[in-house]
Amino acid sequence: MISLNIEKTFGFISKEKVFAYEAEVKAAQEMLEKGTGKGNDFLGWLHLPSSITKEHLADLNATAKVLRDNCEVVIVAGIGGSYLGARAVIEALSNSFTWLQEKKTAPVMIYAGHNISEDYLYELTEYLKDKKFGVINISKSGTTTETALAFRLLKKQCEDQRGKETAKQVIVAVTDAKKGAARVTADKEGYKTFIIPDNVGGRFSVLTPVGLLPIAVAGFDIDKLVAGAADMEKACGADVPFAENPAAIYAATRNELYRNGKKIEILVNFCPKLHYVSEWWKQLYGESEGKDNKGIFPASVDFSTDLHSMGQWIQEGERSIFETVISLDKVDHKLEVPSDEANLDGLNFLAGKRVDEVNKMAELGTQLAHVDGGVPNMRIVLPSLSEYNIGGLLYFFEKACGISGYLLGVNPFNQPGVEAYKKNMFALLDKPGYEEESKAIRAKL
Ligand SMILES: O=P(O)(O)OC[C@H]1O[C@H](O)[C@H](O)[C@@H](O)[C@@H]1O
Repeated sequence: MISLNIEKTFGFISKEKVFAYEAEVKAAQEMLEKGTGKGNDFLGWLHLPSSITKEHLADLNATAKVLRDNCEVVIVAGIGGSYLGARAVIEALSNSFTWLQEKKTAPVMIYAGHNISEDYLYELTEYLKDKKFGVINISKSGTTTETALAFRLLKKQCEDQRGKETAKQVIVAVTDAKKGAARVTADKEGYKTFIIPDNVGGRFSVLTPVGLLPIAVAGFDIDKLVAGAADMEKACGADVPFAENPAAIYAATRNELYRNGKKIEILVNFCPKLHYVSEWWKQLYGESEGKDNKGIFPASVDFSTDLHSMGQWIQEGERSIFETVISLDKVDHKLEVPSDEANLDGLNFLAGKRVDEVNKMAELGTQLAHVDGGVPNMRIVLPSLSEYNIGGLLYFFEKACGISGYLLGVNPFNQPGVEAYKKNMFALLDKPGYEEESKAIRAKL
């Protein structure tokens, strides 16, 4: 299970101040438990892990098997919360070169519906031309343009290549129980469907079929993922004392840093497999807290890669940042630095050492340098990249986000600001029903 260390924030904020949040956090926890806070119709994620049944997991695993048995490639079509959670978990658990491996143990997972790039979609459809592929069409609203557009292309191609009957077996929809175009199409075509509960918002939906189905298709153990999340649900429960509750401490610390002028939180990893965990985290915190002209700006870097680009800014730029490092304790493989007689690169001092030891010293050195440079540092230790630990990490961030949003005083469960660009795009594209907006926007150009 993950653990959290906030010691390296104490040169910047005081421990007493962080612990003084206890009552505020308790109130926030209560608002979540009793459903008395803002956005209380979106609290379905709160006790989701412990309420997932064996039958539900078996149903997901059975559908995943159909896709695994019948597809070389599976396209996950979705955007935002209907995409990032699955990708975060799959990339964290997969071999870094999985799609290049000759002997495949699972379909190649590809993502679409998260951009509107013509070249991306053209190149995808080209690649798929000689592939037996299936599609998981994921959209809570069922009307998101990016996803609907990609799905329209993929559905047609799948039917043309594999025939309508087979397409019906290998296209699965994850969407609303009743509403939306994705639901209507799935019902009409007879696709297998999974429901996204009304009371679980997109960015909190990774432990619904939105995340669980693609993760199972990719060959990972969703039972263990859910078990890790369920144990974390207990560890972060409202009944757990403040000092022992990682979600409470994380929420309090980041709010105290924010109140002390640290407006940007950078999520850091030293393992490229965690890149999409950061992308998922950015949506979770960005959409939950960035409103009412408030909110920590969630940013992310992959180290040591970005130490050679963003490292300068972090070390010596404006002191408005803090870092939260996801520190991976145990790696999966062993690789030692070889010794070299000529030693032309001068690296023989590392000979015989594990690569991970070098990485760990880069991590420790970076922490000390950044703290010295005025960057408060929190550290989340992830014991290893397993389904169980990742499940726990995801739930930890969700729970802390709910608490943190209430500490900030916003509704953490809506995202009204996302509509502005959509409205303009529809007006510019002359979508029926947007006639007035079209006229108004043209007058601005
Ligand atoms: O699942 P969907 O309804 O397609 O929504 C996908 C995503 O797009 C929206 O615009 C929201 O900003 C996100 O919170 C959501 O996760």
